[in-house]
Parts: sequence; C-alpha cells; structure tokens
Amino acid sequence: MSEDALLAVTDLHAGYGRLPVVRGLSVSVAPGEAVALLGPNGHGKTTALRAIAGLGRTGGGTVRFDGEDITGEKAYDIVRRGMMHVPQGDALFPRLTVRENLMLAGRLPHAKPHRAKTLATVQELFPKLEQRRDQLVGTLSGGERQMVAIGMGLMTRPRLLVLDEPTLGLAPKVRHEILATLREVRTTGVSLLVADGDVEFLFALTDRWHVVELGRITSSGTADVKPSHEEVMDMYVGGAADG
Ligand SMILES: Nc1ncnc2c1ncn2[C@@H]1O[C@H](COP(=O)(O)OP(=O)(O)OP(=O)(O)O)[C@@H](O)[C@H]1O
Repeated sequence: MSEDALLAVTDLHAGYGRLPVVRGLSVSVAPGEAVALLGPNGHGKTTALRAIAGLGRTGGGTVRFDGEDITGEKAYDIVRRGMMHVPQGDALFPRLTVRENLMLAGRLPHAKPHRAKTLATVQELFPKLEQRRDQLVGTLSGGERQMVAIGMGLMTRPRLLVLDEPTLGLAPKVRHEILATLREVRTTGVSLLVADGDVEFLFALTDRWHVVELGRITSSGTADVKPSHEEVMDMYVGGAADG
C-alpha cells in the first residue's frame, strides 16, 4: 500500500454483535483518485464504508487518513480531518429548505469560515439546487435529494468523499446527471471512495475498482481493464452471492 495514500485501510474487520461482515478488507485511495467498491448485495460494502468513516465499530485492522492512524475515531473528528461519508438513502432534514440543509452542513468549525465560498462552488456544481434553494427537501425528487446529500458532503470541505450507493433508486437520466456532477467534483481535487450497484456508473467515474465478496476484496482492476459483462453477472449472481 502506497506510503502517500490519502486513505489506507488494512485488514479491516467489522460486523454487528457477533456477526462478522467485513473480514479482512484492504483498500487505498491516493490523493485525487476515485476508487470503486462493487459486488453482490449484502457482502459488506456499506458496513465497510461506515466503519472507515467512524460510523460503525471496527473489530480489527487499521484505517489511516493522510498518514495518521484514525482507527476507532468518531465520525465527527474524521469529518474535521477531511473525510465525509454520504450515506445510502436519505439523511437530510426534510422540513428544512435546500439552502438550510447546505448551510447546516457547512457549520462545522473547520468549514464555517469558508462557508460562503464553498456554497458558491456547490451552487456552480448543482445549478438545479440553486433553482430550488427555498424548496423543502422533503418535497424534492430522489435525484434532487441525492444532489443535496452530495452538496452537504461538499459543504464540509472534504478531501475524500465516501459515497454509499449514490444512484440507488434513480432513473438512468438522473444517474447520468449525478455521474457528470461527481466527475466535476473530481476536477476540484476531491478524492472518492464509492460503492454502487450500477457498475457502468462506477467504471465511468472511477480509476480503480474492487469487488467485495464475503467482506473482503476478491478481485481488482483499473478503469481501462473492466470485467466483461459475463464476469459482472457472475459476481452478482454467481457462487459467492449465496454467502
Ligand atoms: N444494523 C445491522 N444489524 C445487523 N446486521 C446488519 C446490519 N446492517 C447490515 N447488516 C447485515 O450485514 C450484511 C452486510 O450488509 P451491508 O449493507 O454492509 O452490505 P452491502 O454489500 O453494502 O449490501 P447493499 O449493496 O445491499 O447495501 C448483510 O447480511 C446485512 O443484513
């Protein structure tokens, strides 16, 4: 694993009570890089991303961020270091407006002094959100809510965004919009670690991919060496999917 990785996860273990879910997962993300986790449902991608970001307990292994051991640190402290987790599904404030949600995310002490400037960047990235700035988040479409979630992530001024299923439940056209925006986010220097069920989306967005099966990485490649359609099908419906 590279010495100067922004994120270096080694032999991570995590689970629920006595149920082991993540079983020796290692992954790294270099500065400016985007890395994908793919594979069948229920094999530990969400659990791994949460443990890396300090949202779930780790049962072994190490997580290093920007050269420092952050294993076991709380999510709040990890966000201040520059790693922000954008969860699967809704974790927004539905009764607040788009603008209020964004401003709330930008209130963290390290982000607050730059809040106006960061908001301007987020507005540029998501012109649609600017049009809907005064709309209650609870009344937005699924794609718009996902944009707010990513926008809120960016308001914390991350160096690494950890995205869990950003295209979940979205129509193909909206997935394309999310893809275009995340590519734009990459040009600002933000690194990505992203899990998603849409492999084409992942291959179009990231530099490297890893397949997670039974809580560990079973195959890896770069964006220019994608698995074939048959190999992808095999990953999702093949033997390991039975657990
Ligand atoms: N809070 C929980 N308590 C107990 N078991 C859980 C909990 N959350 C997840 N699990 C179990 O852990 C396993 C891995 O789930 P996880 O969500 O990490 O997988 P995943 O690869 O991200 O799948 P998906 O793509 O469907 O989100 C599953 O068997 C799931 O039922």
